[in-house]
Amino acid sequence: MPADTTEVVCDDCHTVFHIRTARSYSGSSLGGSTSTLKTPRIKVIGTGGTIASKGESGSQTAGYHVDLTIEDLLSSIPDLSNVCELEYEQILNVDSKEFGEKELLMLHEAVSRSISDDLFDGVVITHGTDTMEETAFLLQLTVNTSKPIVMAGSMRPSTAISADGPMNLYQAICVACNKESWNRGVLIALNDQIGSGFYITKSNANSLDTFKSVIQGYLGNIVNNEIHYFFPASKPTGIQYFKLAPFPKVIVLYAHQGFDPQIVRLCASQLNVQGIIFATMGAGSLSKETNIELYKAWKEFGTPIVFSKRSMDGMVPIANLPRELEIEGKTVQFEGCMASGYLNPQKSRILLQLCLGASMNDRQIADIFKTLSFGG
Ligand SMILES: NC(=O)C[C@H](N)C(=O)O
Repeated sequence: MPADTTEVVCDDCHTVFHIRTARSYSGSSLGGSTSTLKTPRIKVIGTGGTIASKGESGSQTAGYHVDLTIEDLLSSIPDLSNVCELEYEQILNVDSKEFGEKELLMLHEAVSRSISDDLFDGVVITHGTDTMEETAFLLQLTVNTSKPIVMAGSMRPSTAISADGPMNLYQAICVACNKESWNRGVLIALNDQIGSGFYITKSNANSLDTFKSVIQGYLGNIVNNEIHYFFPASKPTGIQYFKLAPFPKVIVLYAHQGFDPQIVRLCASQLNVQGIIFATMGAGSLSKETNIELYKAWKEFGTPIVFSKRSMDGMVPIANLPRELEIEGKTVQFEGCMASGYLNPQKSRILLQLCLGASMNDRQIADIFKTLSFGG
């Protein structure tokens, strides 16, 4: 362990943290004349991902492995010491496909601790891009702060020709230092763009320009050390905060032609599923048989069903929910179904988990989805 690093064991989760006091990085001025805070202190939390990965050759852009620490990553960017003071902490070093409840709780604890500490003006999290939007969405709904929380990742490993990681990390730190980034919620800074972690999604499995929120748009852009926001600071419409509770089991089912409706029964009756998100066709379309099985799962097992969508863009309106169904000549009311609005299946899953974790009933869950996922 380096001499200037302290080992701290968390009283609550017994995780061992290695905290190193501010290392100096110098760099050019950021964000124009009035937009930087006076020497902001930024906490950088490392979790892994492609940004922390190495391949065998410069041309390799697949099949690489996580192999760099957050300290290695920080040493690959320009010195920022005239701009900010940095502290860093490595809480995990994994591909983001490995993120589950345990990892999210660790990260949540580290972010909450850093953000509530007056020492820090912002937090940067390095994270794999595959599930970055899920982590960003969870943090958005569970960490109530005006300070910037900025997520950084990359699409190419550190060993690739034109690796994008160092610039993305550098820009994310610049964003976290910028006073215009306050009160905007969790941000994803990647490939010169700043997006809302609440809305943005990974749109391309390979390309550097992957994070998109086509309908809601980007919040800002970064060019030559200048950070430009297109709108005044605001958080997503209807935002509210949840306490983190143990995550109930909520699954995502993906609709397609010939979908076997028995899968729904299997999930509700045998797998102890507490909620189902459906990636429906179009804006809420499922076959009649599938809707009937969903109704039965709700009626028999109390499983709430959220209708989301396969399409990256657009939304599921409430009007498309199968509120009334004909089953064996009788009309039944299906109150346990909700529309995901603009939320994609993976974000809808997190929202339903938070609602169920707060012991909400169907009506309360439907209200939360209506308030949070329809943009007002
Ligand atoms: N670009 C990336 O970071 C992908 C990687 N598989 C991850 O999510 O950890």
